[in-house]
Amino acid sequence: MASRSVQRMTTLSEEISAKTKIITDHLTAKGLDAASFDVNGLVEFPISQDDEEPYKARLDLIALTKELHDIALGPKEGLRYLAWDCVNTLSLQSIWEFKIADAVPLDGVISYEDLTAKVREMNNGLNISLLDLRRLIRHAMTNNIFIEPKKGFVAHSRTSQLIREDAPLRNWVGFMCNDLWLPVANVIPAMKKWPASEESTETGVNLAYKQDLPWFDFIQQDAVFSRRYNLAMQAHGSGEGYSMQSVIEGYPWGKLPQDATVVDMGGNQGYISFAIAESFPNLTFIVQDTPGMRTPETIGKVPEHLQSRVELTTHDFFTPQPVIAEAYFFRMIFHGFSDKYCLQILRALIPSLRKGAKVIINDGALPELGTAGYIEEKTMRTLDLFMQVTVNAREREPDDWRQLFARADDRFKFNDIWRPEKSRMWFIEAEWTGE
Ligand SMILES: C[S@@+](CC[C@H](N)C(=O)[O-])C[C@H]1O[C@@H](n2cnc3c(N)ncnc32)[C@H](O)[C@@H]1O
Repeated sequence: MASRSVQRMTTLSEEISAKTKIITDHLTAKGLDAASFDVNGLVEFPISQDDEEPYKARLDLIALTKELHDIALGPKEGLRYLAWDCVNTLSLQSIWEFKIADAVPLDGVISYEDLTAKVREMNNGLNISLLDLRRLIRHAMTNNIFIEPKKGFVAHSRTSQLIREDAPLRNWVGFMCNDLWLPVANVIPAMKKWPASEESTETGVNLAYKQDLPWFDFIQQDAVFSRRYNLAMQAHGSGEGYSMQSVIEGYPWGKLPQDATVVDMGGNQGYISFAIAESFPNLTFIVQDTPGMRTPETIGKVPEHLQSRVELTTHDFFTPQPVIAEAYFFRMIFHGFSDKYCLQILRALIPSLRKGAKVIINDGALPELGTAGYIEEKTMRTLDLFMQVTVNAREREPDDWRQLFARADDRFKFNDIWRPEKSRMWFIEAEWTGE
């Protein structure tokens, strides 16, 4: 009888075959293509979350093929490869930095000689050698970036073409592979220099760039850097799972008391409050943010029919909350701060909290270990580490959220934490039990 490890390989390969069939049957039935690296291929599968079975089959396929791939390598070879994976960033960074995707023609091929000349020209005459360029590109090809259809000639793959065409994704590449490359390498030195720090000025970014500003102040000094960051965030936040709909449908807004006021804290220009207010006409919103967000022009952008129910105001959420309301809403705020500062934010609410008032958080959360699929687990664990790199903040597991409220004040009752269907963002609700 086959051993357990051998049996696992057989099971994986059978499941991979079954999941692939679900996907290909779905695509064939609908006359659709699969994603492909072919230059004319699809950049992503035309399968939405509404196509439940093939959607789930694809997520399973990613996890199963990863497991079988890793088993095929085995722990020893796998560890060796994992440890030198950082050169993936190196070859990708070179493509971004030297604008290599722009230098390769959209159609047809280019010789390494001509490509070297073109890349030099596009980089103010920088003397990049053909050999260096070629080895960087040939390494990138092992990641499906560019192809070499005949020896000595480079052409685009769909992936390299994306770097050329898709501005948010191109900026994502630059931001991750260039701007955060040294900060990542400086996280351990930062942990040694400032042990257990919760300060946003004691990070890998501070060490790498030899400066002592918090992240946002630092990037705002450089218009190019902050534009790249903003575009990169579009590539991240525009994906499935971050929709406005999941904010509206993911929380029982209708169950708040009739005519309740919701304070949207760090609510930016109010666009989330506008959307919730449209769907829940009994609710009133006070959107608080920093004074910099409140130019007369932005205040004027409250749609006329919502002006009686949505007000844009200023308030620093680290200072005592002046507005007594039925609910305080925080979207994408807490994951940007360490516990020390999240506790300050929660405690600053207390002067205005009345019995039954809700604190509603819509934010990232780390799934309980082993409960999420591979992609979600990996994505959230990766995000968690990047929060440390840039601001010494963190993503939180359900128990971390519970403890945060318990530490803030024992009059907070933790109600629930849940991830609405099709959403990457979670809801966390607590209630004030004091008077
Ligand atoms: C990541 S954005 C989230 C915006 C919005 N809640 C959303 O979901 O799109 C963080 C927001 O917090 C605001 N903010 C940062 N520090 C603040 C503070 N001390 N008091 C109030 N708002 C603050 C920022 O201006 C920004 O609008």
